[in-house]
Amino acid sequence: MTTRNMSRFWEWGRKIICVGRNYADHAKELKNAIPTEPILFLKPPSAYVREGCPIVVPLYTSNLHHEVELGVVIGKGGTAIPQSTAMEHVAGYALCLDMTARDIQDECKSKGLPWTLAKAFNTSCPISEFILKERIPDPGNVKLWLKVNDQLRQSGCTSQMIFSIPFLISYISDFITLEEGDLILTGTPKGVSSVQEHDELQAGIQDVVTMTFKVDRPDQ
Ligand SMILES: O=C([O-])CC(=O)C(=O)O
Ligand SMILES: [Mg+2]
Repeated sequence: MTTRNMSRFWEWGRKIICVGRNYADHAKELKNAIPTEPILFLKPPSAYVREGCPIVVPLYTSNLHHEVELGVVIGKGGTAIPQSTAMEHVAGYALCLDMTARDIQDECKSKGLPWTLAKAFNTSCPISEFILKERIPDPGNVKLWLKVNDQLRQSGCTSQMIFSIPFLISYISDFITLEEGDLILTGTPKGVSSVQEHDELQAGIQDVVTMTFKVDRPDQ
């Protein structure tokens, strides 16, 4: 039983757990190997940004990328959750962007350093409204898309995920206890590209939700 109102889960201060390289076509476009186990990293709740507020480009990057992803909102926590009951822990979904400072990530990768400043900065996690679980009956088969200034850049289907949602919930919860209000970003399909100040990003999950964000740059 969910005891809190999930519709503003981003205000609870819970974890954002991100899965990397969960689509083979995206792993290939960045010349990365296809993973045999999920690759995980975290964003803090301060990364959340909602429609109406801009995505702010960090001053230290000159190559900010968009990554459109299906977010899974946890409604019931747990540790070592079996795959067979994993979906009982899902309250719903959110459309998410995993904004990435690609130049910083490349530098961290080459030096063997963590991706924190490439992935976890303020406004690195734009999200849609909360989507009730019943509105996406088959989360393993929904289409995601993203346009920059009206030009289609990403178009993929969650059926292309290497690791399924039940597998990810089970895998993550073996190492990191899942709590009500946590969000799992399930990885991005191919088509990631650079965005600039004043760009408009529009993204959607087939007929379920759309969202729009502006890109801004702080004064230097
Ligand atoms: O930065 C990356 O390429 C890894 C990642 O987040 C994704 O695949 O969604
Ligand atoms: Mg990502």
